[in-house]
Amino acid sequence: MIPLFTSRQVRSADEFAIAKLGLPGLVLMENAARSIFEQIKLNLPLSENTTFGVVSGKGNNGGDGFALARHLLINGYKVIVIALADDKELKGDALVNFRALRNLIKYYPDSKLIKYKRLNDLSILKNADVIVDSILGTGSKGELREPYKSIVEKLNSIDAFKVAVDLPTGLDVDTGYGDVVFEADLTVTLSEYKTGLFYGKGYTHCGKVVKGSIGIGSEYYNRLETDTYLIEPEDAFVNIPLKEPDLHKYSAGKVLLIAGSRNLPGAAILAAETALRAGAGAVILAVPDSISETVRTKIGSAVVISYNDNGKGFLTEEATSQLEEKICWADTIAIGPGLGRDKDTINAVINILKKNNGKKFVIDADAIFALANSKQYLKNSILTPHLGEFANLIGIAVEDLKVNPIPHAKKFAAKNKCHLVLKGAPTLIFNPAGEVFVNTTGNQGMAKFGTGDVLTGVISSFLAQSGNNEASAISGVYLHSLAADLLAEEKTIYGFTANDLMEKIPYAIKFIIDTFLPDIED
Ligand SMILES: NC(=O)C1=CN([C@@H]2O[C@H](COP(=O)(O)OP(=O)(O)OC[C@H]3O[C@@H](n4cnc5c(N)ncnc54)[C@H](O)[C@@H]3O)[C@@H](O)[C@H]2O)[C@@H](O)CC1
Ligand SMILES: Nc1ncnc2c1ncn2[C@@H]1O[C@H](COP(=O)(O)OP(=O)(O)O)[C@@H](O)[C@H]1O
Ligand SMILES: [K+]
Repeated sequence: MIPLFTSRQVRSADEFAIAKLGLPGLVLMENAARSIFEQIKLNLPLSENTTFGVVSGKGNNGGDGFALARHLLINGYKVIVIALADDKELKGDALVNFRALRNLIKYYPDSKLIKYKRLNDLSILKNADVIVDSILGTGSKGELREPYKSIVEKLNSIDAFKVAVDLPTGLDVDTGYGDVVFEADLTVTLSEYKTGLFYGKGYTHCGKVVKGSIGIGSEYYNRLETDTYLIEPEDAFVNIPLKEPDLHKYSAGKVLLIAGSRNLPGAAILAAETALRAGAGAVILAVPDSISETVRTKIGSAVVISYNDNGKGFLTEEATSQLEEKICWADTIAIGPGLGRDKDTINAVINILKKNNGKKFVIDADAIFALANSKQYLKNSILTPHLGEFANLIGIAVEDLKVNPIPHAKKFAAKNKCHLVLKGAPTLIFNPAGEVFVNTTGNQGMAKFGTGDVLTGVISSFLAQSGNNEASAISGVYLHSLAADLLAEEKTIYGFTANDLMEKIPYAIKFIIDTFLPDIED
């Protein structure tokens, strides 16, 4: 896991370097500029004709930009620097670097340093191959003010490779929110990764995120407390138990799926079939009588049982007693996909959770909807809502929630003593202790009907096998996204379906085993 830090923590590291180590800020800035240049060389195909546009603000982020421009110049690149502030407004290290650049650039007649006056000044950047945003960094507060907002909008409209210094201007680096944000292809973030680069929309604004260095190493950060982590591939299989040679089907994880209704039988089938493909030994799918024959003809290896629905085609409260025996039998009960939202179904879901409080439930889709007014039975469960479902569950508008869902989600998981998998891009996993695990794998091709049902299948399968809620949520989310990434390579992000995703789960598992646990297959 890679720890993520807040902007306050990162700024405290800068202060530590200056006050405690005695490193002048100018040295840190020089280190930053050099390492940003190194990352640009590593990540972009540069030629001697590459032209850079650098737009620098009035703080130290701007200073990084001036210093970077100097390195670009002395390495033979043409550079057009737009300074949003000049020596009347600049201070300290940024001012030193502005002056050095202004003195140096006179020797490079093809390059220019321009003091920004009006929006149209940015038109000159239309000739740039690369645009560097060194407008605002960790000193940014709140929504962008003018003229910054218009400047960022204008830069976004120019077709060039975009590099953000430290973070894309306009992004709240703690929450990942921003109204107008520089759309970077590459973000060279200084020192350590910050939470907002991965939360919310942060991740889509940043492009590829790499680290730059200010030359103080990571020792200081190792002593800082954080509750937020980026999931790495090696975390995906860490706690899923190995399959011992003498394993039999009932000790390999028993999953009961309570899912499906007349109008939505497909969700149940997908989740059940996936649970088997992710390693569970026995999967039973419980559906209403009226659809059991249809489901049986479509399903592969999962066992289908049915409950009496009096011809209604959905789960009713009356039917819950018929499920008791199988609920006792199962290691994990997944409930929700395709259940529908009839009042009777809502009562049935509440009833099942109430009666079996403490059993390991994976709660998804319509079951999440059902629990909006009955959250007292969630202890020990894993909930997998997308943002809309979570907003409904906690009774706030999606528009308000998406600005910063983190505090709401943390509070929810802690209060209800459950794991919360907040699906999206990226997907965030919250545990009852207040920690957050961020998954950035996966792709837009997953925005398609049924992919969430596949996730329910993977997580419940891992939970039945391991009994470990946190590991199952983390591994399930990661492998589900990895399967989608493998599919995107084969079929593009347009061409794969939830069914393909289900089929691909074993290959994602194989990929992780081959990479991290090669002895397991022997
Ligand atoms: N302090 C240090 O030791 C180091 C800082 N570094 C760089 O310095 C950056 C932080 O520098 P600063 O603290 O000077 O801050 P910034 O350069 O991020 O910006 C601060 C300026 O932006 C203005 N501002 C803030 N919010 C705004 C908004 N919403 N709209 C318009 N203007 C806004 C403020 O009035 C202030 O003048 C880091 O991100 C990093 O790039 C690096 O050079 C490494 C060392
Ligand atoms: N743009 C995207 N990038 C990465 N993952 C995505 C994207 N859009 C959706 N997903 C993932 O796809 C799944 C969709 O789940 P869900 O909304 O429940 O779909 P459904 O209800 O149709 O099955 C989630 O795991 C989500 O994280
Ligand atoms: K920036």
